[in-house]
Amino acid sequence: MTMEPVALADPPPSTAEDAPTARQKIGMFYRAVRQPITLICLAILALQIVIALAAPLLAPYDPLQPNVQHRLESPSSAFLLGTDDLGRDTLSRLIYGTQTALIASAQSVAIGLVLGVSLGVFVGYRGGWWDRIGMRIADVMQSIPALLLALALVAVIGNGLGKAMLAVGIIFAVGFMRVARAVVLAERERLYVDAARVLGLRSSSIMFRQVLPNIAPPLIVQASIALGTALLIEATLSFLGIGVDATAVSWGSMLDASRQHVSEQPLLAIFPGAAITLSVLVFNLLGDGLRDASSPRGVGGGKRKKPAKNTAATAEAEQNGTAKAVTTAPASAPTADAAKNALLTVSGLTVTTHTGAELVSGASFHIGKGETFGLVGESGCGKSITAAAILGLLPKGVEVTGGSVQLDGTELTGLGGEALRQIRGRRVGMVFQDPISALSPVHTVGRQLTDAIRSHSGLTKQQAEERAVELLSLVGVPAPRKRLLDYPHQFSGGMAQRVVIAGALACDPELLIADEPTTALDVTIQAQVLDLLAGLRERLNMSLLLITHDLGVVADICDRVGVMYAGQVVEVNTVRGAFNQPRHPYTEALLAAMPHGANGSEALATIPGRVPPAWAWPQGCRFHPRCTYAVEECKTGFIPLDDGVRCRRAVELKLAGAK
Ligand SMILES: Nc1ncnc2c1ncn2[C@@H]1O[C@H](COP(=O)(O)OP(=O)(O)OP(=O)(O)O)[C@@H](O)[C@H]1O
Repeated sequence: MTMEPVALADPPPSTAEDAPTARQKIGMFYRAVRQPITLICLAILALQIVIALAAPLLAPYDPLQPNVQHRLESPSSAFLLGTDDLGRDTLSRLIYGTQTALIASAQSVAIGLVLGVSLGVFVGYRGGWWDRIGMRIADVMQSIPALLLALALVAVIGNGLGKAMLAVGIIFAVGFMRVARAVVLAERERLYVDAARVLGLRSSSIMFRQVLPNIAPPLIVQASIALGTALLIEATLSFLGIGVDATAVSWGSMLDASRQHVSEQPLLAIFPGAAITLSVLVFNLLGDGLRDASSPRGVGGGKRKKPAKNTAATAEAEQNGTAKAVTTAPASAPTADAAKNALLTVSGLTVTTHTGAELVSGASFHIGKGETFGLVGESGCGKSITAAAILGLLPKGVEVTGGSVQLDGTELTGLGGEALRQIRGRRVGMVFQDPISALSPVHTVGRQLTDAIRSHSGLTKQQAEERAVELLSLVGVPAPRKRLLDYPHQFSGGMAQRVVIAGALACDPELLIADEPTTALDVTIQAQVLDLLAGLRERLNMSLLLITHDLGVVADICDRVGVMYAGQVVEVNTVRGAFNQPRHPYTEALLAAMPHGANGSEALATIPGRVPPAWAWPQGCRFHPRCTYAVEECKTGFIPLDDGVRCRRAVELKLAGAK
C-alpha cells in the first residue's frame, strides 16, 4: 500500500456537506411537534395545565358550594355543563378536578423518577452485589400492586391523597429503576462508554452525562404511562372516598357522587369519565411521540443522513485536494538500548478469564518514545485484550493475573479510580475500530470533545470549545466550528474516525493506541486515516501502538512490530527485519498470505487451520499444529520469548521474507 501525503496543518475548505442544515439544529421539541398526534396531545396537555393553573379565574362558581335550588340541572346558559345532586356547578368541579389530577400524578411520577433513575443508574453502572441486592428488593416491591399498597398505607396512616401518592411514587420508582438499569447495562458495554473512560471522564460524569441521556427515550414512555396510571389511581382512591377530602374536588369523587343519579342525569358520570379517559390517552400517545422525537436519529426533522460510501469517499477525497506533504517513512531502526528508554514496557502480561482461560500469556514488548509499534496477528490472537489490559479496560470477568505494564516507569496494572483516570486521556489516548459506536449517539461531537477536554483541564466552556475547534482542524475535519453542532450519525465513517482521533488527542497524550482504526471504514478512506495517524504521531511526537491484522499497514507506518499468535507474542522485530528475515514460522506464514505480495498469477497462500479458542491453546508451541516446520520437540514444554522470538527452531530455520 502506498500512502499519498496528507494535510495536517491546513484544514481543507468547507464543503456543502459541512454546513449545518436547519434540520441539524432542531431539537427534540421541534421534532415532536412535527408529528400531528403528538402536537394535538401536547396542545391538550398544555390546555389542561393552563386550566389547572387558572382554575380560580376560569371556574364560574365555587366548586364546593352547594346550591340546592339548582340540583341536578341539565346544561344551560347559567350552568354550561349542568349541576350535581347538591347543585354544584359541574364545569367548575371539572376545572378544579383537572388541578387535582395533574398535581397528584405529577407528584408521584416525579418521586418515582428521581428515586428510580438514581438507583437504576447506580446499580446498573456498578453491577455486582449492588445490582443483585437492588434487583431482589425491586422484585419484592414489584410484587405488590401500586393501588393495593396505596390502600394499605391509607389504612395505616390515615386518609390523604398526598400520602397515597407518595406510596404510588415509591412503587413507580421500582419500574423506573428497572428501565434505567436495563438501559445502563446495555449502554455501559457500548464502545462509547469505554471511549469516555479512555478519555479519563469520571464515573459520575459518564453515568449522568453520557449514559443517562440514552435512558431518556424509554423513561419518557414509562413516565407517560405512569402519569396515566397515577391519574387513574388518584381517581380510584377519590372514588372510594379515601383520596381527596371534602375540601377538594377530584374527577374520581365526581364519578362517585354521580352513581346515585346516573339514571336521572347521565352527564354527571360522562363528563368526569371522559376527562379521565382523555387524559390517560393523551399521556400514552404523548409518550410514544416524544420517544420517537427524543432520538437525534428519530423521525421527521431528524431523518438520518445516509452515510453512503460514495458520500464518505467524496468527503474524504475532497481533502486530498489540499493535501500537504507529511512524511510517513519509518523512522530509524531502534537501538539495543531502546528498551531502557521505552515509553511503554509490557512484560510478561498475562490476562485470564474467571473460568481460568488465559487470553494473553506472558506478552512482552516495549514501545519507544516517538515510535510506531504494530501489533499483528489473526483474529482471536489477543491483540485487543492486550490493548484493553494496558488501559485497564478489560471486560467483566477478565483480569490481569500476571506481569506488568509500565508507562515511563509508572506501573499501570492494579491502578484504579482517580490514578487510572489521570493516565487515560491525559497520557494515553485510544482510537477504536468503529468510530460511530465510539461516540455517544445522543450528544453533539462538540459536547463530547469539550467534555473530554474539560475533564482534564481547568478550561472554561468557551476555551474548551476553542480547543475542540483546533483539534478538529488538526485532524482535518472541514468547517470545524460548524461541525461541533453535529451529531455523530451526521458524519461519514472517515470523518467520524477523525473526530474520535481528535478526542483521543484532547489532552496531548504521550501514547496513542489505535485498535484496528480503519477496519470499519471504506477502503478508499483507510489509507487517509492511517496517513493522518502517522502524520500526527510525527507532528505531536507521540508514540503509537497500532493494532492491525494487515501487514501492509505495518510496512507502511510502523517502526517495529510484535506478532501475536494464540495469546502469545511470538516475534518482536523491526519492520525491516520482520519483512526481510522473519524469525518465526507464523510471521513467515502471515507474510506469505499478504495480498500485497500476490502478483495475481498465483493463488494466494493461506495458513491451514485456524486460531484455536482461548480455552484450547495447544501444548508446547501453540502454532505447532499449523506449522510446516514443526517437529516432535515443538509439541511439549514451555517455549520462552528468547531474543525476540518464541520458536525452538529459530536459530536453524532460514525463513522466507515478503515477496
Ligand atoms: N470478554 C471476553 N471473555 C472471554 N473471552 C474473551 C473476551 N473477549 C475476548 N475473548 C477471547 O480472547 C481471545 C483474544 O481476543 P481479542 O479480541 O483480543 O483478539 P484479537 O487478536 O484482537 O482479534 P480481533 O482482530 O478479531 O479483534 C479470543 O479467543 C476471544 O474469544
